[in-house]
Amino acid sequence: MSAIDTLWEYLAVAVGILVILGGLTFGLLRGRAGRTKDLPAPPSGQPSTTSPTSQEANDSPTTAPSRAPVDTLPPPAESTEVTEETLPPPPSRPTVETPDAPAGRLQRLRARLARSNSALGKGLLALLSRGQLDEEAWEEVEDTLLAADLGVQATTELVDKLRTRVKIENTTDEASVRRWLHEDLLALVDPSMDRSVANSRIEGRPAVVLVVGVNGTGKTTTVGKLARVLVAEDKDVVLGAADTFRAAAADQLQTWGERVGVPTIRSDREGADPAAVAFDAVKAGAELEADVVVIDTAGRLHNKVGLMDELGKVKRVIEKQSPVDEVLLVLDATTGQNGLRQAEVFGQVVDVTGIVLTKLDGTAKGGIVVAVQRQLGVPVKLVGLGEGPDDLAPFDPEAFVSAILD
Ligand SMILES: Nc1nc2c(ncn2[C@@H]2O[C@H](COP(=O)(O)OP(=O)(O)OP(=O)(O)O)[C@@H](O)[C@H]2O)c(=O)[nH]1
Repeated sequence: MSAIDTLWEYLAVAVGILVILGGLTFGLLRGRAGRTKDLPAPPSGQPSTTSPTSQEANDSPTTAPSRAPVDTLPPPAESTEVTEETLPPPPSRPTVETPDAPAGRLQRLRARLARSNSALGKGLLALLSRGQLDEEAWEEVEDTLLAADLGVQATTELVDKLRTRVKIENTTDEASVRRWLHEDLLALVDPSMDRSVANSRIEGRPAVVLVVGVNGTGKTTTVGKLARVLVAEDKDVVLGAADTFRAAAADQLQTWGERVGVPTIRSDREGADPAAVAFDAVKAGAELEADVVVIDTAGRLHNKVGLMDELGKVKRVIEKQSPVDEVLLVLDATTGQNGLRQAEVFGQVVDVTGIVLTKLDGTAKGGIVVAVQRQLGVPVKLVGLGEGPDDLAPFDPEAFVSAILD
């Protein structure tokens, strides 16, 4: 064999070896690429706790994967650079509510009044317009009025008037009876009484309103709702939480105030001197140049001498720096005659100037309006007709009588 033949033989062997090596390398690379698809890399920033072994590749259910499946993996973390878009939204400021306008509220809420009192109006109309009115029929009319808490005196007056009219006019026609009843009830409710609530500065100082009553009548709720009425009238209001007896009362009042952007002066100490809190509230009202300071007091039984003395003291302490312009007595309309006794005693201690009748939505005893005004000689100024924030209405005699009868 020549030297050239030997060279060719070497060359052929070398080419063969190269072809085999190339094939092996290609196969290895393919295998690696396939596995990479099956087992994704961990998301950036998350350290891998296990290496990608054949066990992971098997995806065996007995060996729970330490990484999430591909579909649920979070997208890779993006740039941490802070831009305006990535900034969290600013903390939301508490929104201040806009209460309903107080004018005409009773008209709007008349359905609530009518629902519970229409038995009175409809019952009376049915009785009076049924034709011949004998003694028995008049007695029924009387019973209906007494059941509505109108009181004996007002009932007798009303029945006497109606009997005279029926006799003179010689008719029981429904439209006429309705008209007479409307006129006579309205006269009893007395539209001539001043029902305005002190709500404006007087001689360069805020008006001061003190709210009193027995437990659970709705004082704190009324103060909160009254704040809304005043805010709707564009008044600057300061609330005083002088109910230091019931732990939650100050919180409750503060929440009412915050909803309409009104500050509440309170003590964080349970059982603090209510007179001191009331004094501080009036002082703050003067400093803030508020239009009106409304002070909530603790519920107290009218027959507990010590508690009534305390109320007298609250008023006297306030009066060391400002007159009290309005004392509102809150009465629960559902308590009937007992409410009248309360009114009498409170009137003796703190000179009540106005009545707030709450829970009139839940009773057919609307006659209490007349009875309490007569007993105390002070007007019903506000009525509560529900638990909603704007369910406190300035009392309007005409709307009240219409709601009962129409
Ligand atoms: N249906 C109805 N519920 C009312 C009305 N006014 C107040 N309430 C409810 O009466 C309950 C007592 O109200 P509060 O304001 O806590 O009574 P309070 O007189 O301050 O209570 P004390 O501080 O314990 O004397 C609450 O559940 C009120 O929502 C109203 O006009 N109608």
